[in-house]
Amino acid sequence: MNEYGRRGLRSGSSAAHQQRQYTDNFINTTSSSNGQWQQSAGLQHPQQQSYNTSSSMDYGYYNGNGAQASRTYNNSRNISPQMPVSGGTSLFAEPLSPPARHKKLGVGGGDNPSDFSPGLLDLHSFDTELISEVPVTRMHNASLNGDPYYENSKQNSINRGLSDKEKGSSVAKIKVVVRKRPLNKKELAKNEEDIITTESRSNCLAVHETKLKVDLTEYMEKHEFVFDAVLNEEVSNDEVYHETVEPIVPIIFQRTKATCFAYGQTGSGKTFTMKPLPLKASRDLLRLMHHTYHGQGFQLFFSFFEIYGGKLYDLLNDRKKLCMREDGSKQVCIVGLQEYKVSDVETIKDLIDRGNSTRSTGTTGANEESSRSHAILQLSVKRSVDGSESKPAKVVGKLSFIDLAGSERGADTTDNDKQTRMEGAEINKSLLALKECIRALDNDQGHIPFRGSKLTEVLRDSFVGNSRTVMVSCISPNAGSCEHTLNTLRYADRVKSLSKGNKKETVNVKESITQPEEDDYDTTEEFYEPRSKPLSRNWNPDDDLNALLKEEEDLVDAHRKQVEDTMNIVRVEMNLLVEADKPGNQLDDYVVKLNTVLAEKAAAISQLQNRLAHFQKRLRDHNVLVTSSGL
Ligand SMILES: Nc1ncnc2c1ncn2[C@@H]1O[C@H](COP(=O)(O)OP(=O)(O)OP(=O)(O)O)[C@@H](O)[C@H]1O
Repeated sequence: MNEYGRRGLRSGSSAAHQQRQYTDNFINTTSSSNGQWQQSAGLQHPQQQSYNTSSSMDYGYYNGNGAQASRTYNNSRNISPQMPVSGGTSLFAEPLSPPARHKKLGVGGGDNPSDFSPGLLDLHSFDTELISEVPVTRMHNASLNGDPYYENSKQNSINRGLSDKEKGSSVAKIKVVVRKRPLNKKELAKNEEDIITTESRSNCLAVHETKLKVDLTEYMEKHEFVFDAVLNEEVSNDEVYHETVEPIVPIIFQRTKATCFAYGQTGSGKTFTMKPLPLKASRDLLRLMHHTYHGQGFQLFFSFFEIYGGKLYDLLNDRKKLCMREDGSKQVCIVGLQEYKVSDVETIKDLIDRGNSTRSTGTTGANEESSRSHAILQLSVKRSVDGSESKPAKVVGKLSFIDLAGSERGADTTDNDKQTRMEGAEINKSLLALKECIRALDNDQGHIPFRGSKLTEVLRDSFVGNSRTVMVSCISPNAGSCEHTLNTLRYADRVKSLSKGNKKETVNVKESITQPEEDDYDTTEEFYEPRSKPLSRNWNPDDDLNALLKEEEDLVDAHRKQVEDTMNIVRVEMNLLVEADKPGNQLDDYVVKLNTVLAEKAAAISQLQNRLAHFQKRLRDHNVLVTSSGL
């Protein structure tokens, strides 16, 4: 059980998804007031039914009072689901439920808003497009400056003195941050070494990998990387927020869609890193709404869903299955997703807790309660054209937080059951697709392969136009995770090198190798890309297969060479033995020496055999990946 108090139960060897429960302390706010909610995001705006709730989390009982569509939920927590309910193009036309009938809404049972028939789908009714530029009067500068909390932040000092526009443009389009977690109890108990050194001021990080030469002597290989920010194990979640999301918050009011996601090996701290960010961002968004943009008609909406096995589930609506559609202008609509209008942090905290408790988790070798799904939490700032509440609100900007499922090497999942392996293949496929999209976007390619996975399809609108992306790469410090860590850093490095500014620097990574590397191939298990090969635009399984076959050939050659060497040694030594086995000679010395040499050779051969076996697993994983991707 980790500090979040997760429930990590696993039935038998099955990795069937489980529920995660958090008991973490969030920032406390005292604000809690009656709320109103209206359904407006969908095809229908059912706005005239009054709901009176008696409990704070239960959306309670309501009085469905008629054919006119207007709902007012009096909820003690300002939770306002704004639900896309389809039903033709005429807004406000259809009642959502039989009139004058009391229904109980809420979590777990009874009727809930999502039970209403989706009806016909009219994608034009979704408010997916950003609102066109509308003038807003500002009471203060549209930033968090002046706020006592924000004044303390590092970012503030950087931004101070810049206009809003300058601030917006000063926020990098893609920012890659690396966070190293401390050694955990298990690793400390095993006396595992911390192999990562960081230099936060210069944003440098080095991985010290212990390697064995063929003669079994050890040598140290040092891999150095430079990122936009390097956060070591002492860095708090507050500092992570300052470094990642805080600079983006003000520009969400300036028609920006931003995405923050954590990437890394299972158990490396993605959830630990991502979990506090939405609440901190909500607090700042609300602060701007209530102070800087007070009276301007901005509204904040909250939604939370997951992608598991390529399918979408609403985490705030009993895991209701959702479907994704694109409208004529290629805007993404998630049909049936409940959006909650929120106006206080406490409500958001409740919603986050609720969503997290229904997330799919499982057990992996490195994390007893591993996220087996991608969880996407979205905060949308909306406003009607004239800022009044009577007109439908349209999206001004959106901040998406993605807690990606743990990236496990295929090789690590071989002992798992079919479901876990298929989950792994699906996860790897989506991570690969994500990387391909970021690459293509940065190259200004006409075609962005969003359709590569459900994850990238869903995120399409967060990556195009005026978008910002922050990737937090989480790494484990222990020697046992070295290979995973290098894979994560190489992935991050590729994303980093996408950003226009960095292209001039050509290669971001400076992997200084103290011993020649015999392996020409990047050991990124998911992708198997030869290091020297130019990065392909689109993943081609045949390329991967060819790389794998080449690797196999190299391994078999190395193995054959070792065996031949050993045979030669034996032949030579046998002659020497015959010589040594003569009166007066030191036969025992020869035997000892020969045994040592042969033992070394046997170890080298066995090491190669292990690598071959490991390789075979990877080949099988490749097949799973190809099969699951339908290529
Ligand atoms: N920076 C950190 N400081 C202290 N503890 C941490 C840190 N990062 C992670 N941990 C702890 O390590 C464990 C694993 O972290 P977490 O669940 O966030 O990993 P994950 O990358 O989300 O894993 P998965 O992908 O399998 O879901 C948790 O117990 C968490 O509390």
